[in-house]
Amino acid sequence: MAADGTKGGLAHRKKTAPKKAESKTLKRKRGQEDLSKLREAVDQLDPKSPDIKNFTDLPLCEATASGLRASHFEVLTDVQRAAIPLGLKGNDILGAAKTGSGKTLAFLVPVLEKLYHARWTEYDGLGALIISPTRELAVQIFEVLRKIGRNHYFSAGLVIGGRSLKEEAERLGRMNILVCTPGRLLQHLDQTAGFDVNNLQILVLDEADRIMDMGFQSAVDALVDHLPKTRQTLLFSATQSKRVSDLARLSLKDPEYVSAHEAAASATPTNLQQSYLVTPLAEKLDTLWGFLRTNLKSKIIVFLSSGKQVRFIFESFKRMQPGISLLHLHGRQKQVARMEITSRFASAKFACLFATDVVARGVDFPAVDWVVQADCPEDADTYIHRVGRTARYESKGRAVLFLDPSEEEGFLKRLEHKKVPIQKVNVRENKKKSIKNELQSYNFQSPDLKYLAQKAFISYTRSIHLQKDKEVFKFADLDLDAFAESLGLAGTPLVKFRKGEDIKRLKNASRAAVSSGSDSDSDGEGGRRKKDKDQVRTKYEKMAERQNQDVLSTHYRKLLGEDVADPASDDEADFLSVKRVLDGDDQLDAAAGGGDSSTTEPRVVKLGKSELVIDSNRREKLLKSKKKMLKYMDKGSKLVFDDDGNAHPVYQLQDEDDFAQEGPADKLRTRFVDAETEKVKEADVGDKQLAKDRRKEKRERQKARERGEEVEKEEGGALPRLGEAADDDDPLALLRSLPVPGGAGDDDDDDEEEGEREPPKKRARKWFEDDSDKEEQDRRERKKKKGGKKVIEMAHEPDNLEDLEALAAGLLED
Ligand SMILES: Nc1ncnc2c1ncn2[C@@H]1O[C@H](COP(=O)(O)OP(=O)(O)OP(=O)(O)O)[C@@H](O)[C@H]1O
Repeated sequence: MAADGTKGGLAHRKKTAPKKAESKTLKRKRGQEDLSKLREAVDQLDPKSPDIKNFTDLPLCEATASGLRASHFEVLTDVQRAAIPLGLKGNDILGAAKTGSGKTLAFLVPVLEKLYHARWTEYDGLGALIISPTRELAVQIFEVLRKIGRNHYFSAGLVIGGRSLKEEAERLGRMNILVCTPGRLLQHLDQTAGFDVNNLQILVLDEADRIMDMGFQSAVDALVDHLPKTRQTLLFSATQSKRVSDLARLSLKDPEYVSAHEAAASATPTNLQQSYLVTPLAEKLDTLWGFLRTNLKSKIIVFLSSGKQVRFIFESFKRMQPGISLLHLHGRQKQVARMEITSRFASAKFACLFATDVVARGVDFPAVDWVVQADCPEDADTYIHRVGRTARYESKGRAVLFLDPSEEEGFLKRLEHKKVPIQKVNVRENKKKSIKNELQSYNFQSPDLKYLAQKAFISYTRSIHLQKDKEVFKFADLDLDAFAESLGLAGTPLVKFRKGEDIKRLKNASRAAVSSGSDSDSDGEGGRRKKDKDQVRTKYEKMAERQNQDVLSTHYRKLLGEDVADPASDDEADFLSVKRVLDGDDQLDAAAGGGDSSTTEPRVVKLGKSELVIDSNRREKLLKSKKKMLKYMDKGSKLVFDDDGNAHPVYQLQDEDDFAQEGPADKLRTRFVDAETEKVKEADVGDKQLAKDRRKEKRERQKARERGEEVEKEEGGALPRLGEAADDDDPLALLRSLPVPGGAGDDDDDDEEEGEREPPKKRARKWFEDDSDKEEQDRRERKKKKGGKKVIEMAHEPDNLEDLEALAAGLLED
């Protein structure tokens, strides 16, 4: 088979030498005879015959039969036994069978046979279309097709996005069989010239109920409009319904309902052991951590309700090093990363994969030991698909569901209704361990993680609030404060909800945004890719481009004011406005990228007792400036501490009863005034003595100085010259010794009281002029014009290095 148009039968055919033309004609003739016999055998086939047990019991062409043999498929599973004969006979099929029961072959064999019977060639264009709801599943179907179709000459392609639309478009025209996701296919049908589906022979919808639900409703309707009415249609799922409206939409003709396990006691595989435990929301992470620590030698898938939950739990558990390798998968990762993680988990012996429902359906990871549903699924069908990732085909597996006490009764009812056998288990007391403190400290150290924790909180609470099944999901019963604490958050983020939306629509909206986002990325036409290579980009722009590598990239882009296509948080933007209250450090985190500072949503930042509404870019910038923020912060109040270390305001009212016991207020006042008067008198005596001592000291200093000047004159001493140190020990000695014209003499006794101060010999002048001191400035200007020397004025002798240097500089200029 030519896979993806790159290799296969077509090339092989061209190699046929002309000299073998005769034998080729003979071969063709024989081929025609074989085909006629085969068609006859199919016509005569009784689809309900109990003799059909193996693939060899079916009228299949040699290419298909040998492909199946080479892939080691021999015995038919129940659904294959029921569906393949009907498919070979050209019936439309509505197929339902348990997870892991082999539905893929149940539709792929009829697809190959249909085209073989129609003698399909490359010139006939697209003959079969297989649609899957997720990329992972599409890749898997494509791989099985390649395996069993290896001896056919058909070309087959995979169209799932994540690759250039143009590149895909070039190959589409040559494809006979396409495996695709609905969104990408529709894009090609609308945009790719020459992509012709008029000849389509057979259409397959795997996980049909998912494709037909409202998420893909418009895509499927648009798709069906493009397809020819005369075609065979096969619908398969583990949770198939006979909804007439769906059948009408797909124009199924007298469909055969194949339900391999309708009479079975349970809707899930018999080799699957299912249990549930009740763990309050606030203890869920503790329980999950305990579970991982006790199952290190296992291959585990942990299902969570959103990509944000997945990212936070993966990142935080990774830091805590549980002793098992951790992986994570969600719809917002790039296609290459998704494929790599899928194949790493598939080949791992022991590993834990945290995932959203992107791998809940159809994905065939080998040898999974445990499926843990840490977040309750939205309905029983999703439960069935999730647990179906283990106990596939004939292998064994175990599944455990975590339920909040408020979810227990409601969800058990749903499972019972769907025939799901499940038993209650309890967590052993000695295995319980709280990880709250560790998470808190990791959040404290890493703004990235804290940001993820906040997002996880918001997305989880939002999803519960929006769930349709209110009998199961009781938002009001959840202890959100304790939940926030369990994520290591210091405060509970506020989440504002808008009415009238449901969770499915939200999820699908995000999915659509993701697929279109990645498409444009890979096309090289995405906004960021279009940027000129030579254009200089800022650090923030580069950070923003590191999407999926850095948990804050989307956030940085929001800071840059770009229109961020972040479907998950965009759900928030589209349907909810998130009103977060930050405290203290949080505002700085927000400024540094630790908070959610989307400018599209007004939010409130708490500053002590007051609040600041952030509703514009200008306000957003304000957050980044610590200085500007001071204006909005509380000024703080002065406290005094008593002997026991308790804080009290400086002015605090006395206890009223104690006050009354002390006597009448008038007497108390008189007593207080007398006591204070006494204190003032005592202080006055002390102050007077102190002033007297100072005056005495000053007089002595003055006398000593006068004696010194006389000695100097007598000795004919001069002031030291510039460059000569006046005193080696005093670095300021030179500057101190400089003559100060108009200097203010000895007036350094600041402590002296005004009344006792000797009158200055000259009016003290300012060292630095005030701008307003115009008069003074004018006077100096006039003096300068007259050729007078520059005057350095000072109020008192300079006493610090800066003053002295300035003074020296002024003198040297002259
Ligand atoms: N006839 C067969 N003999 C042996 N193995 C088989 C046969 N048919 C299918 N299998 C194996 O069973 C596993 C499950 O098959 P498949 O993925 O088709 O299940 P499914 O019914 O589509 O499951 P889901 O509902 O989860 O999509 C695969 O690993 C496949 O290789």
